[in-house]
Amino acid sequence: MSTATDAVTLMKQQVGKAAADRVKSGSIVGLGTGSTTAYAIQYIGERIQSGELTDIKGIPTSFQAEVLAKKYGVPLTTLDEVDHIDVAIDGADEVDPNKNLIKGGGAAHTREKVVDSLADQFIVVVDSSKLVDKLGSTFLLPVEVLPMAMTPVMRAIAKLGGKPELRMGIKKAGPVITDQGNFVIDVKFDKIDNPAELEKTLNNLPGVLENGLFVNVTDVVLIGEIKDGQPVVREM
Ligand SMILES: O=C(CO)[C@H](O)[C@H](O)COP(=O)(O)O
Repeated sequence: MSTATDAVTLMKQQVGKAAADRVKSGSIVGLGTGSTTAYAIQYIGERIQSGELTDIKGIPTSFQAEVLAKKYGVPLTTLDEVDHIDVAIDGADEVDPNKNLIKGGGAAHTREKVVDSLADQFIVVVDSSKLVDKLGSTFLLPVEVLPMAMTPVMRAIAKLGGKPELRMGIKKAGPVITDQGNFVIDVKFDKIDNPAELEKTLNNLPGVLENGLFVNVTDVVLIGEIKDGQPVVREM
């Protein structure tokens, strides 16, 4: 293994594969967003193409997931067509010891929360760098907001003790636009003591669509690590 980047890629691949291996034929599968879940979607597609996995229907959490599912041959459906989701696989930006999460690094947390919360089993796939003692330690908390409500929402967040900043595009002038056509405000909180309460408080601000706190939603966390130079996966 030559660089740290290679190690992270290997961990993501291994953990994505481990999650894809848990999918059973006949399942309706929530397809998450991000670079780690991308490997899970790829491996689910490979298992379908090899004939090992049959009768799979995927529900994408973003335009990215939809594009990847089509690329790797994972058939898609919508929430209008199904009455349940068997399993959802998704990444995270932070995971605390209670399996609560910060998500939304890819600005997809609103649709991710809909799909991941509906799943009978929600599997989170991360590399070990995502584990924290307390949410808010390393990552800003994403809040999706209607563009016309941006300023009052930022003021209200500042009154709650957060430091809000509008997420700007990379290789795109101006703000990031979500798949729903909204903005994302990233908020620095000095450690989040009560994620359940903060999740509700933020979602109660008029103009907020959804925030990236996922509380009591996760069933299993698969963690990719490097041990003795080799990528391994452990379960939390
Ligand atoms: O929440 C997300 C997208 O909104 C992603 O799942 C999260 O950002 C993790 O992404 P990655 O696997 O690329 O680190």
